[in-house]
Amino acid sequence: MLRIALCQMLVTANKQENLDQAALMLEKAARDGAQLAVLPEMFNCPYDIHCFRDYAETIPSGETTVRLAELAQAHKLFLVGGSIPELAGELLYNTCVVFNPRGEIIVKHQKVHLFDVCVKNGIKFTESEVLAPGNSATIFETPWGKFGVEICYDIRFPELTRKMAKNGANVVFVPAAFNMTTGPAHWELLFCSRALDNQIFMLGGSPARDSQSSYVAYGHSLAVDPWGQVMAQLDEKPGILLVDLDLAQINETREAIPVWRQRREDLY
Ligand SMILES: O=C(O)CCC(=O)C(=O)O
Repeated sequence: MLRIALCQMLVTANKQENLDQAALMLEKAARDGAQLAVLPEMFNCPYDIHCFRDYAETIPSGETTVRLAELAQAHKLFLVGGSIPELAGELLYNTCVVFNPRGEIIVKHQKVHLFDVCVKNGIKFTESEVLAPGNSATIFETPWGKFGVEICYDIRFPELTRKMAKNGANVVFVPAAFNMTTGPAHWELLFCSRALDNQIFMLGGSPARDSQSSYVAYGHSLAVDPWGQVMAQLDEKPGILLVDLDLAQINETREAIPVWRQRREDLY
């Protein structure tokens, strides 16, 4: 059993306030027995392409990364640190840093697929105007086995999660911030699809909804099991979703419905 906390915080325009709120949630998560905690996409910054350069920090020396390292260590948590705008030379990335309970960085994921969409009467967003894409499928080792991490729009590309699952990831964490157009339509469906396809756990952490902000997040942080079923899900308000994962369910599901070993990679 592994207890996970998905911290659905309200992200504001004030970076210090965001860091303090993350700190409070991580403290509560640890008190409630979480061994691993997840923060949302762009948790220190409004999700707005015009803000990313102003809020960007270098990794590992920037203040957000330093603070998260201290929090992971103080609370003895594995920490999937949401994402922040990362400044690397002249380029900006949407980057998730993962820490172990000693506060050491174990991996970082730079969002591979940039969110460039234009939905009529819905949402228009062009991350590629300001961000550069990452170039790796990201997995990391834990005492419970291998886990994967991808960021938000990355979940729409089934090959990325499949690659992580083939490399041994049995849980994939997705710091994310869907919106009021694609959230109701696709959020749950995408998490259930990736979980069912790969017979793994899929966990999504969103910011809470702020209807006054320029980008209104859907919320609904959730956990889906290898059977493709939603284990638990928040609504749109701030809160912490605690879930206990029984990792034995992965092999049980793969034995019961053996699609994982019946794949015909000679054909496709
Ligand atoms: O795929 C979607 O609908 C939302 C993606 C998104 O908001 C993001 O990548 O940040």
